[in-house]
Amino acid sequence: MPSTTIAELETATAVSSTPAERLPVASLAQGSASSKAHFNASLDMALHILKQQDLGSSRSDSQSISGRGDSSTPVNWASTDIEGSESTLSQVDSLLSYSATADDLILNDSKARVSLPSRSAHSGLSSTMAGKDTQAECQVRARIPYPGGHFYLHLYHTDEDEKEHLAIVFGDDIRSKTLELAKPGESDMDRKIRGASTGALRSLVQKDIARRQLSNRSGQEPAQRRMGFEPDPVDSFVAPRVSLVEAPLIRIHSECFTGETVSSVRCDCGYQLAEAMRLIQREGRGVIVYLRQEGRGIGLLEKLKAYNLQDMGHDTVDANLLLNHPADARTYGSARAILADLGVDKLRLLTNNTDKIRQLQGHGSSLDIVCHVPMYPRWWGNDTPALLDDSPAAELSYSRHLVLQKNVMAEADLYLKTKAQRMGHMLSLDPTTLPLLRSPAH
Ligand SMILES: Nc1nc2c(ncn2[C@@H]2O[C@H](COP(=O)(O)OP(=O)(O)OP(=O)(O)O)[C@@H](O)[C@H]2O)c(=O)[nH]1
Repeated sequence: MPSTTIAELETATAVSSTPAERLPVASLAQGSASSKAHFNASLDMALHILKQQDLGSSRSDSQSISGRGDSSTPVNWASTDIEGSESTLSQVDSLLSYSATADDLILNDSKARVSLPSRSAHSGLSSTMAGKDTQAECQVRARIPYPGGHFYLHLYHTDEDEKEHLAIVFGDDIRSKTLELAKPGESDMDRKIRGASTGALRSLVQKDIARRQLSNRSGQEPAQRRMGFEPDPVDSFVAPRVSLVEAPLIRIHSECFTGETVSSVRCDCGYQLAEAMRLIQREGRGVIVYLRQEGRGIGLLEKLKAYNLQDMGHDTVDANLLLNHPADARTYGSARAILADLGVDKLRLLTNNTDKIRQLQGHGSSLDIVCHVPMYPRWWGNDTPALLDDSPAAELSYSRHLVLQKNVMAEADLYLKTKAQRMGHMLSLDPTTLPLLRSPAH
């Protein structure tokens, strides 16, 4: 299969002109270098969305925005006006609302102003918003040995649907509230079987207290005064559940049988899952919420039909629409409920998807997404050459998805192009640029 460069894939996006009422959403003055870089990247992303995806009109003095993502480059801010459709508004707004807040993005005396329309026509992007609080209950937790360590697989039922959603949890201190709740009449063995704590710590404490009481009564010094206990090796869940002080790395991932199980390179899903596991394992803690939303929520049957339409020349969005499905039918209520159950309320989100960020933050969500961490297709760059060539490191890689090469990813590049151009994904199609947003240090 011939290789296709990202530059070859790039095409101009049609821009229609729709007059729109403008609303100022941000007014910023000059501050720290990292704030500038962060805001710079966010604003650039907003402009990128307008340029790549929006069907509304856009006018901005984007040329005055220099030094994208580079904290050492002076930034000359000028008034920046953006116009766009309603869907762009919400995407840009969600980008700016979590990264361009007045507190951390005060930019000198020269102002940067972003203006957005209050109403306009919708673009083709459609996704539903979870309108109620979803409840999630963890049914079982099991340790899964994994190259380089282990993670804990949590299986959830939620009241959003009948699916078995999963959480892949790295880090022993991320604990499920609902898993630990006592069920009426259950024995220690029942609890062990579903992976809940059996109270090994509690029984050790009780034994120690009893021992001390006994020795006090007999006038002797307690044989043992220790307050801490070694965990029972059979019950590895004795560590107290702690609230997470630092924002862990989190991925909300949607099931893709083709990409993950049978290694299709028609999409980047297999790579994204493997890469998320690699990044989170490297940090030592974090969660992948694995939602059973196959085919962006339309299911495998419909996705395979969409594949046939794609082979007739339609892109992923049009194929869905031709089948009378929205471009994206996913909701994220279950993801929010699962994260709440795991005690994760502050996080860094691994994604390029602005709609996902918007939905996770919407409807009075208490989730604090402190930043997003881009998922950059490895085969687009040279950051980790050892995993991209035929070196022994590549052969030894524990996931075949981590060694994907340019020459096999041409179809996935087409898929990524559609995500960037039609679905507001934050991916630069220019092979010479880096990911548009960088994660600030934490
Ligand atoms: N309908 C449809 N779904 C697809 C197709 N290819 C992959 N998918 C599904 O798309 C979902 C993944 O969504 P993506 O849009 O790739 O990525 P994302 O999770 O929205 O965004 P990121 O967080 O940036 O990865 C999985 O459920 C896949 O099964 C396709 O051609 N058609």
